[in-house]
Amino acid sequence: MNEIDVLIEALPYIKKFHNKKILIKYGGHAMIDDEAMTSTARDTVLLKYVGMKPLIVHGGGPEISRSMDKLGKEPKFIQGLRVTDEETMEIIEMVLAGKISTEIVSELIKHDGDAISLSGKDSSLIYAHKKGSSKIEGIEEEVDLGLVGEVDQINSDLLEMLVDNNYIPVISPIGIAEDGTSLNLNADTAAGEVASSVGAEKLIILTDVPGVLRDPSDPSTLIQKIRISEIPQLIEEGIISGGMIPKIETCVKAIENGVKSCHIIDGRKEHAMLYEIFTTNGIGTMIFE
Ligand SMILES: Nc1ncnc2c1ncn2[C@@H]1O[C@H](COP(=O)(O)OP(=O)(O)O)[C@@H](O)[C@H]1O
Ligand SMILES: CC(=O)N[C@@H](CCC(=O)OP(=O)(O)O)C(=O)O
Repeated sequence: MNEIDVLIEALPYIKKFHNKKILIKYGGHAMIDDEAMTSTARDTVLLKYVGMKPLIVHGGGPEISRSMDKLGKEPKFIQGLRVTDEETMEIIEMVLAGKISTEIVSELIKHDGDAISLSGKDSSLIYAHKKGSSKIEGIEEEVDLGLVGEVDQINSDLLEMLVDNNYIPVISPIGIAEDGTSLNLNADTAAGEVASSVGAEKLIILTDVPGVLRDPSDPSTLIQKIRISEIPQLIEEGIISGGMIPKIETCVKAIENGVKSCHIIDGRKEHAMLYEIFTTNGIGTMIFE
């Protein structure tokens, strides 16, 4: 295909998504190096300049764990959520809001994308409450994860104001409790909640696998399209498991709340987001109603 054919193939998608909000979740495992970060940031700016309204929620799990290691604290996860004491929460705020978010903003600005970083605490963007203790299989007493939060409400007016004024919001998954305490949020969950609250057309989750695979050890078994009605069976059969479950659950909830489609794609692959949005077959897994 020559350069002009590429543009022509993209035209229906450029028209369809004109002025639509696209929520992109930058996953910690997808941002493996500076090159991946630069490339993803440039592609995000491209979306903006062809008429879409991108918003970003970022993760950073691996970097939080590295910082904890350096400070002699052992990272611990229960059912995919980090056990978060006060000291860990301080590290999380430093890494997510202090470092990763500002790095993403720098990359976006380098490509002339007017970006602004916000944690869920800024202007009470993400109200949350502390997750209650819960029963975990194989453990006798109920487990308290500490300062881990569940989202109650998103201040979508602030985000609307920013995107209407051509900013790209870059949001760290930190919630604020009613008493002002910071709470650690799972970044996929936060991304889904933000996508629903702003009425995003799409939620794109960048991760480190090609998408949902029939056999997670074989990249050639990619499932390109999944209806949400097919998901319970895929989970029951054990095809979707582990870290993919919270992503899929986030997608189902977002779609039930009005997001038109969710996409799980490999953020390490150059221009994955552009292939997914602008080509007929896409590159990862699309989840839809
Ligand atoms: N059917 C599946 N297809 C792809 N990955 C799967 C599947 N089932 C489980 N997984 C696991 O989910 C992981 C992705 O989740 P996770 O590691 O939490 O990503 P991230 O750090 O980007 O949030 C994959 O690395 C893989 O091990
Ligand atoms: C509660 C909880 O587990 N929060 C996550 C927040 C970061 C995150 O989710 O980052 P990824 O998307 O890169 O995994 C954590 O502490 O690791």
